[in-house]
Amino acid sequence: MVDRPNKPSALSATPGLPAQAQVNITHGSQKVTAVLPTGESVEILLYGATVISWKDKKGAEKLWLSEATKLDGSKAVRGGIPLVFPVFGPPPPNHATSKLPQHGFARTSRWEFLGKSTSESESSEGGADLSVKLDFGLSSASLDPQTKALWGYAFNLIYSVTLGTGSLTTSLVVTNDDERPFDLQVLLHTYFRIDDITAVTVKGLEGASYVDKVDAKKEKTQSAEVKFVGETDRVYTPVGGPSAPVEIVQGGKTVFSVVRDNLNDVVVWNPWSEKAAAMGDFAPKDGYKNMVCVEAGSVRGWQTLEPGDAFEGAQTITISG
Ligand SMILES: O=P(O)(O)OC[C@H]1O[C@H](O)[C@H](O)[C@@H](O)[C@@H]1O
Repeated sequence: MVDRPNKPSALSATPGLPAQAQVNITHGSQKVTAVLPTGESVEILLYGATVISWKDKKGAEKLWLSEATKLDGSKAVRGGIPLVFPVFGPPPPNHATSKLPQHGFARTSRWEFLGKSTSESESSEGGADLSVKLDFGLSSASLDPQTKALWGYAFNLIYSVTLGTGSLTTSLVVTNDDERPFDLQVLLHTYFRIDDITAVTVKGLEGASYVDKVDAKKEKTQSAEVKFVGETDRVYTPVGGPSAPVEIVQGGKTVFSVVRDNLNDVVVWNPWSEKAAAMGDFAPKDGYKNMVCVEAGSVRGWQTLEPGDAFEGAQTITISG
């Protein structure tokens, strides 16, 4: 069932569900928050439709967010899940995206909250698990004129954030409303919160080819699990395809598992000490020890979207620890 908010600051409940099984949605002028009856919560800033918090049922934060990040719409959020569209990294010269800033405009545009829908599924313990999907929209019609001047295509984006018991799904649908085809790249730039980067490995990329952005963009092949001993910035195309999980392992135990849908690439990034020191919005400065970005996307090459066509890509993150 879809419940569209008709006034800001509405605290909405889902008709038909018992009081103890309600999902609480708070829709303010700056962000939308959802809390499941089991205690899990998610917070999305309308600026960038950036997920800035995801907590498990014990209230433990799963995403890393810089203490120095701006949340006032003056700069892309440093942490959480910024959304990269329509270009990843610095745009190439002589391309339709050339005038855009690094990572495009989705993360720096104000999105509209379109509404929520809840669904129930059978839990592993036999009871009912409730999940809530929050939809956000951004289109060329609502884009600010300065951005429109940099990339003039007619488009529509629907970004859905689904909070479940022990999982978070983020999914983007891009529709080409223009009369011309356009090229796009998409990336769900997730900053995972971890205890200690030196005790973390990323599993599921073994055998994958990757571009090493800290070694002259050389093409390499991953031989074993990824370990972190310094600045890491790599674009992988995992061999098992999107449905094979990429896992963040800490002290030998899987803490997050990421399964992708229609997103062939995975960026792995940790800025380490020097790059973290150079970023004005990165704090604390040793915070790089507590974060790793494992980013599901389609960024090696371009997806060309024909007029009227849609592209959909998603990730589901499961907490395993
Ligand atoms: O500083 P930002 O524009 O947010 O980019 C942060 C990082 O995003 C990705 O992970 C890229 O692979 C990195 O090269 C980049 O440094």
